[in-house]
Amino acid sequence: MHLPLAISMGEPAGIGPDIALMAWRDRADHRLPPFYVIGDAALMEARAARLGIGVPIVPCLPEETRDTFAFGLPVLDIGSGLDDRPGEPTPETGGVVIEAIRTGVEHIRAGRAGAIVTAPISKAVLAAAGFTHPGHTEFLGELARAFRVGPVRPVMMIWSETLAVVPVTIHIPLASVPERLTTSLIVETGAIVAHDLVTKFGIARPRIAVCGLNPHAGEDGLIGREDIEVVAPAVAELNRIGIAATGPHPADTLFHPAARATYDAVLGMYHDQVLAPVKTIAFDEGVNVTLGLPFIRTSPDHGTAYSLAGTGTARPSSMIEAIALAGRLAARKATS
Ligand SMILES: NC(=O)C1=CN([C@@H]2O[C@H](COP(=O)(O)OP(=O)(O)OC[C@H]3O[C@@H](n4cnc5c(N)ncnc54)[C@H](O)[C@@H]3O)[C@@H](O)[C@H]2O)C=CC1
Ligand SMILES: NCC(=O)COP(=O)(O)O
Repeated sequence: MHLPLAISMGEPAGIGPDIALMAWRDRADHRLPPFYVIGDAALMEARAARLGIGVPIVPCLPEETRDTFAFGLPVLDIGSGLDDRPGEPTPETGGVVIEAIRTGVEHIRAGRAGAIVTAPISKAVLAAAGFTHPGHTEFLGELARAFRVGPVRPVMMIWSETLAVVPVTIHIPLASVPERLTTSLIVETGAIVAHDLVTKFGIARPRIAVCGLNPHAGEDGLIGREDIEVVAPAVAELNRIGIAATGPHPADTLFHPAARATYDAVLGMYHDQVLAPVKTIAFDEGVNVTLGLPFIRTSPDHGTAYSLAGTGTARPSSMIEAIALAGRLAARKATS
């Protein structure tokens, strides 16, 4: 019997509560595995009432999820009765947002949850509340230390059936990218991607396409030297250690359908180089998966969408895909 999935509530003023409620409402259509929300039960109840979607909130422990899931959305209440203020974020709710993530990971470590699915947080709001990590990805890397598996390097992948992408550098200013991009960073990232595509996704010999940094992958050094001096040696090293990597490829021609048929994942040199294509091709079904962790974490590929919170117009499809993928990956992990 598989363990339930933990969903961290995310930013209370965003659409996280909405899409968690909608995912429970649509659970049978998508055959979703049992899940529970970690967050503020009063806020979840108020948001359900605001949306008028008749989702009963059932405060319970992870162990009670399986029995209650058919009748209502199980919620582990760690809140203090937050007011429901969609679209009005405040750093005052930062504590419960962070604690929900921490609790979900602790439940996995303790064998009470099978995986964590995180609803969107606001980086700026959490930073104002004193959170020192750029996002979930890095925070989860820190929380993974409790699993005592040695050094952990979390890697962000946005996955969909049609395209999977990995940014080598993530939430840093574009101006810092060239100095932060090193051959060893690209090799380390590519090796984690290859490893997890085998172990977590069951792809026997993953093919990784590596983007260049500059237009036309530098055009033989005419438009920047990084592709020759930093990226090409990384591709060579990945090949040397047995990974089927190609590149550096010009990023502008790497995402059309014929090109997509030649690889299993793209390694991009910076955030928007690869997140813009995947969110164009698969915004509604894209899933953010953190690779390199000793546990499974997925998330919708979008953010807090404040203007949609509490209106009923947020689409739950990416959250539904994130829950479904977490269930599949956790089931594979449990049987491997
Ligand atoms: N995993 C996470 O926790 C993520 C958090 N964020 C955070 O979200 C906040 C807002 O970021 P934005 O760049 O505005 O991105 P966003 O994804 O929240 O919104 C971008 C656009 O997509 C629309 N949209 C997003 N999700 C939707 C859904 N489920 N259904 C229908 N339309 C949807 C929004 O209305 C907006 O027009 C930022 O504070 C950012 O830090 C952003 C991405 C991921
Ligand atoms: N742009 C993707 C994003 O912001 C997700 O970051 P994380 O919170 O999953 O690290």
